[in-house]
Amino acid sequence: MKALIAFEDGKVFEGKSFTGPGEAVGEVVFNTAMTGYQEVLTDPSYKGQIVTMTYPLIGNYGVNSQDIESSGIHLEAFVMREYEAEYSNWRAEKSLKDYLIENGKLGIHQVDTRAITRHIRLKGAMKAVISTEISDPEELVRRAKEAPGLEGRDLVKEVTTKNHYSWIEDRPVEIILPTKPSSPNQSINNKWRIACIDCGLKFNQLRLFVKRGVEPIVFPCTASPEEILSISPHGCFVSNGPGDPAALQYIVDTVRSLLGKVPIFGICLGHQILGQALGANTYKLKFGHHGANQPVKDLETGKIEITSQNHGFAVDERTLQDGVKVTHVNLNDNTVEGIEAKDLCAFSVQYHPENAPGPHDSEYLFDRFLQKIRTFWE
Ligand SMILES: NC(=O)CC[C@H](N)C(=O)O
Repeated sequence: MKALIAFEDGKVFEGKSFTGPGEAVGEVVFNTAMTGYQEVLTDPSYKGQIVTMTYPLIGNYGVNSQDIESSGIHLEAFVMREYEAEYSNWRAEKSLKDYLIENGKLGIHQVDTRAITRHIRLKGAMKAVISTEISDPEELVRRAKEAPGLEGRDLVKEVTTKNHYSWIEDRPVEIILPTKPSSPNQSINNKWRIACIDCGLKFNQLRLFVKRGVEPIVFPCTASPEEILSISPHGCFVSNGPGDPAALQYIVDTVRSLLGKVPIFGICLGHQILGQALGANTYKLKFGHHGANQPVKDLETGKIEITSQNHGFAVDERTLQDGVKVTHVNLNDNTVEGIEAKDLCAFSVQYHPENAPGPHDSEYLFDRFLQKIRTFWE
């Protein structure tokens, strides 16, 4: 079934839908990861975005239930050069096509993804409309122009959890918060408790906390500082998430009022929120970083990590206040990849140390967080 991909600047690409008829609207980004399409699909940070994979063949290992990073697919449509219907993997339970259809998402292939990637690299990330229904390119371009962009949009409220939950036996389990605050020194079940502000978190973040013997307790993004402190957390984690970080003043205020009271660790959107809580601004990158092969330098150790990334905004280094230091930089474009406010025991990275998908080089940051918690409460 023929599909048109019309960009707001007038450029139109053609492809075929392998998931039946449909329409999608979003900002188009390209992802350079060679594997991990299932984790990309279920990363809530992709809400509002159409993702084009630069790797030319997608679908050949199917879909399984262990590699899901959230409750379902969040991106708006999935675009690729070639969809492989014949899948083969010992863990595969179904095809990518069936998974997309179940989640009501469009899968488009037979697309010149190299041309789309080049277009975005030259002109920047842009809004587009994909349709199998409307064949008039001008009508689609007009609709792409009118579509809402990411700037100024709070998409976090659409993906955050409604209930509190923990991660037990490799799945989310709803919990009731303890009514009587306990002291951080008497941890429940002798475990450290980490309050996780869910802006669109990925399950592997919780898995990596549990792997280290920590009890994560997940809060909706609207949780107040009092509610978070009511569990006497040993640390607070602020997750990744979709949309414009500058549209989330209420989470910035929450994090600001937790500063100094509890160690804080932020990932991606969580990093941009911490940056703002520490007085910095964020801005939109030309086409962002989306992939599993971004080189980052840890300025403390001098080591280079190959990292997993998915962001379109960044913290503006020029607006960092005294007491806040850049800890990591991106070696492709020198943008800020990590910050730390040592005196407040708060740090964050723009990339994804939970590595789902992606290399495991940065997992040490979870250990670094626990080390900081230990020192803080000693
Ligand atoms: N993965 C993320 O947390 C993305 C953060 C933010 N939405 C951005 O695009 O920059």
